Amino acid sequence: MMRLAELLSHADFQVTFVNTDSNHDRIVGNADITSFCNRFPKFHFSSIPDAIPCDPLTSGLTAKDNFRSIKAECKPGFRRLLTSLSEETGQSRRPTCIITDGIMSFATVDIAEELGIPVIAFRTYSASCTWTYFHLSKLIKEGEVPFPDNDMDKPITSVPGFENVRPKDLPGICRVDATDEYVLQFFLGETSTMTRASALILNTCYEIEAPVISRLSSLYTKIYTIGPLDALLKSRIKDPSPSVSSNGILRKEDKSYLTWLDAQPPRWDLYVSFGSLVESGYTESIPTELDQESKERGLIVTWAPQEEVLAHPATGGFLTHSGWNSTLESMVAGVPMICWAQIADEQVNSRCVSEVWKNGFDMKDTCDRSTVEKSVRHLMDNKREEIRESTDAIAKIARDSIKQGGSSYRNLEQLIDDIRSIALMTWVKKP
Ligand SMILES: O=c1ccn([C@@H]2O[C@H](COP(=O)(O)OP(=O)(O)O[C@H]3O[C@H](CO)[C@@H](O)[C@H](O)[C@H]3O)[C@@H](O)[C@H]2O)c(=O)[nH]1
Repeated sequence: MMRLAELLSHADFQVTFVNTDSNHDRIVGNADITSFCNRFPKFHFSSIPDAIPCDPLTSGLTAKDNFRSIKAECKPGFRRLLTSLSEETGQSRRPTCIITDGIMSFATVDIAEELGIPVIAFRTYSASCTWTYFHLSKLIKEGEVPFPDNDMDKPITSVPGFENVRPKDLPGICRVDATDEYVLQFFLGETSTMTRASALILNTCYEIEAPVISRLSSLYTKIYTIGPLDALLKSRIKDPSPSVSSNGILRKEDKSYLTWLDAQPPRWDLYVSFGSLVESGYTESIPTELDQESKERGLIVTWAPQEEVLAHPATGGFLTHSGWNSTLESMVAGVPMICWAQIADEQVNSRCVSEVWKNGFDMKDTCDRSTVEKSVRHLMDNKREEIRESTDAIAKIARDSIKQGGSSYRNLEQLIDDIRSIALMTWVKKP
């Protein structure tokens, strides 16, 4: 969302980036925010209450508690914010258009309709995963979800476009042991509310997910596929200032990883990361033996400059949780993956990596010590060449899509033009 906001700000729109209080507090706690705001004077950060503690992972609250809080707090907060923006003295900042995170539609779509402001949904998952969410209600009705542990491999036949999907490849909330009725209903509700938006933005590139994007076109008259967003952002904003990277302002990167990589042979390093949600207390939990034994052969950092690490010639593979941003970044860098999916969309992404794009291996549910070892040996050694061609082909498609004339490049231009037209229409309508 930050990357999209930066791109729109770069296109000369005034952007108000609305976060929930808990996320906002984390961002403004970072010193780099000032240089970012100086660089983009038309970019404003704002926030609405969510009643969630700043570090939800250590608060002891369950996912259900947090979902209940945001459901209760965010909608009235968003209404107050929009009203205050519209009523500001001097130059009104009433928005021309709202771009909402797909899973925050409950707080935004009603208010947008109430105030007559066009709304576009941005789902930060892959198109493939977005498609699965649209069919969960049907799968529940037909008794296929939630599915018990012993029935995870039978193919799903009732949904078109699911040819490669088994129950165990569906989002984590579909599992009997993980299902929380409240959370499941929350996602079903959000997926349905999202269809009231006038258009859909996806952080993917058309050529990589074309069949499923065509299917999604039955739900939206306009779909803007503008990914991989980070690569697109970097190609459009040439200034190498660190604030160009949203990751750079959200966390402090430890660049020592790059110096360490410089001293390693080509394609030797296996980069391991499980995304942005799993870092707390990591130093205490590393066994001393592991720390000592791996000193000469590995490096552990709190927050790596991931895209630079993936682009480094010494990086030969990525053991990932299959978060969608990590998957896209690995695709662009042409680095093959071992997928150790944990939650949400990651089960779907990892299946696509192994079966559709063929740029990695999916460990799906059997991530014991010997499976991890076997997969690492496959990726770094025995089977590397088997997936080299497809990994390179996907990388080329992703890189081409963000070049001038490429599909994501053109779709972003179209999105910018369409928002400008809305602005113009709003301006013409004013008395
Ligand atoms: O040391 C690190 C670790 C991560 N990253 C960056 O952090 C981001 C991680 O994003 P992602 O791979 O999408 O994982 P999560 O942060 O876990 O993302 C959440 O949001 C994603 C998009 O909605 C979902 O796909 C995931 O399942 C969900 O966990 C990427 O841009 C990485 O480059 C770093 O820069 N340095």
